[in-house]
Amino acid sequence: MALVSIKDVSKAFGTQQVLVNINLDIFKGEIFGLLGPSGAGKTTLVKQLVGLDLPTSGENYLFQQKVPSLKLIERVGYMAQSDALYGELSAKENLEFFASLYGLTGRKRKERMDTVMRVVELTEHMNKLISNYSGGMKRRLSLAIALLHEPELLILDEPTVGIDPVLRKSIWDAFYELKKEGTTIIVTTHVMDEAEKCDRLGMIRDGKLIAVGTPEELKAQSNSSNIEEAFLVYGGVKREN
Ligand SMILES: Nc1ncnc2c1ncn2[C@@H]1O[C@H](COP(=O)(O)OP(=O)(O)OP(=O)(O)O)[C@@H](O)[C@H]1O
Repeated sequence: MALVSIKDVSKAFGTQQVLVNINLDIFKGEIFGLLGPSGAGKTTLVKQLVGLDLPTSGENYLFQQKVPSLKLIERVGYMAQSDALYGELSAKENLEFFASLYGLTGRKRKERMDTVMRVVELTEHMNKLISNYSGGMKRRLSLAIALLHEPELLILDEPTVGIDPVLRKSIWDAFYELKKEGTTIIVTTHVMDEAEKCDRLGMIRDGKLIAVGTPEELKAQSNSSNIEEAFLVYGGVKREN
């Protein structure tokens, strides 16, 4: 049974149609990538999944429950595209704040804070003020916060933007570890090599889901040697040779 089910979802902002009849199922333990260029509608779609926005028509379901639902909040971790951190507080204080929202206290809170900071390699910067963090460090802290309450479903909007390749690899290693433990992960990306790391991909262009499959399937079916080429084929752009 699908853990995430997007049923005939469309979204318009005024006269602009941003999502067009999206149908998509995502299953437990998958790392699912939503791939598409800037403005394709990826953020609009994931915001709906976490209940921050509503479709104009159609429905979204998480764990077989219709979104939005307060009951779902604890089961989902969300990392937005722009970091929602308190600049005048330290990383530790930010973590404590978000931990308290999820009812984490005492030893468990300390243990989770230490674990997530290790995952994003920020342990040494625990007491630094966020206003002194770099852009990449803020991204990593946002990811740490999304992981704090050990959600079953992680929804990450461009999680590795501004993060260097070495750390990006270690973050992807962490995703694979979480997957092993049964966590389902949705990541949006416009980076092709990152798309290759996903179990399955949904390609989005102009608000339409133009293809869904494993990276291997998408390449084979479009007779392409890489995901970028496959994206162009599914998007209707003809190859030159
Ligand atoms: N609240 C809003 N009001 C009006 N238009 C919006 C709103 N939110 C998004 N849009 C428009 O919807 C379209 C899709 O935006 P969205 O942020 O979903 O794209 P994206 O694929 O996530 O791109 P990016 O990677 O650049 O964030 C864009 O044209 C954007 O301007």
